[in-house]
Amino acid sequence: MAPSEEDGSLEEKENKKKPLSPFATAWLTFYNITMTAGWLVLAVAMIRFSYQKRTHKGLYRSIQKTLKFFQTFALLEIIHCAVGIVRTSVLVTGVQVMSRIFMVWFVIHSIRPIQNEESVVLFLVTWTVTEITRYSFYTFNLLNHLPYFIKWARYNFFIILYPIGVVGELLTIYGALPFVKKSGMYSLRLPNKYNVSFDYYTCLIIVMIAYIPLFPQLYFHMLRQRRKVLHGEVIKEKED
Ligand SMILES: CCCCCCCCCCCCC[C@@H](O)CC(=O)SCCNC(=O)CCNC(=O)[C@H](O)C(C)(C)COP(=O)(O)OP(=O)(O)OC[C@H]1O[C@@H](n2cnc3c(N)ncnc32)[C@H](O)[C@@H]1OP(=O)(O)O
Repeated sequence: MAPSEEDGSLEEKENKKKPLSPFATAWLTFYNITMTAGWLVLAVAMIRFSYQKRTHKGLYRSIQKTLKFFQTFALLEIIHCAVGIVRTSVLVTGVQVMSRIFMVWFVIHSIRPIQNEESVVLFLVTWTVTEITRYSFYTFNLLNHLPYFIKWARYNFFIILYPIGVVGELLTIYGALPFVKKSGMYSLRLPNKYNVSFDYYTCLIIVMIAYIPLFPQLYFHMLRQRRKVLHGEVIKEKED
């Protein structure tokens, strides 16, 4: 709904951002520094592994604990939005974070034969570059010392990295399908005492199809953020 005159113009609203409480600022600063450090550790580990082993095989296994820890920790971002300490849509953040949690725990962790696929490296590298940029952007922004190149990187890298990451994720799920079909993992066949059936193979296909409507929403959200932050356009986001 467009704001009425009483509500004030959008521009006024933008300028009147509610300041964060000292506790929220301290928590977010701690959270963002921790996440930047975590993804930097992952980046260094990946570079070291590639340099020493000269292959991508075994890369995932060597970094899996750190990856699982920091990607799972990102669940807090949904809570940050829900309690209102960050001004982002719960829905947009929820889709982004949950799709990553799904990839980490229900795809790469669970389906071992795909852990050495090249497509895994594709999304691991794009996630890592993105998250180092994103969390350092939030940190410097909170400290009111944001270097322009970090802001530029935050709102330009995604243009290329987002589609590449999605291709990596989709190729990995696609590569997992034959193993899931053969093993029947996480599936429940009738008859059973609960009288319900579940087919993980079909579930993975549905997840892949879900990228078609959901990914463009995230991508266009980022394009709007880019216009707002880099070009100063005032854009009204839909409410959740
Ligand atoms: C359970 C099964 C689910 C199955 C679903 C299947 C379909 C899924 C399709 C989804 C595909 C996702 C693929 C993806 O995983 C692939 C990749 O990531 S590849 C690598 C490239 N990726 C990216 O570039 C990711 C971009 N995404 C994001 O940045 C965020 O996740 C997103 C939520 C999409 C956008 O972020 P946000 O809305 O927060 O935008 P801003 O950064 O501009 O921030 C807005 C304002 O909030 C403040 N903010 C946000 N977080 C913080 C924080 N941690 N600390 C401090 N402040 C924060 C920020 O400063 C802004 O404030 P203001 O407007 O006041 O300046």
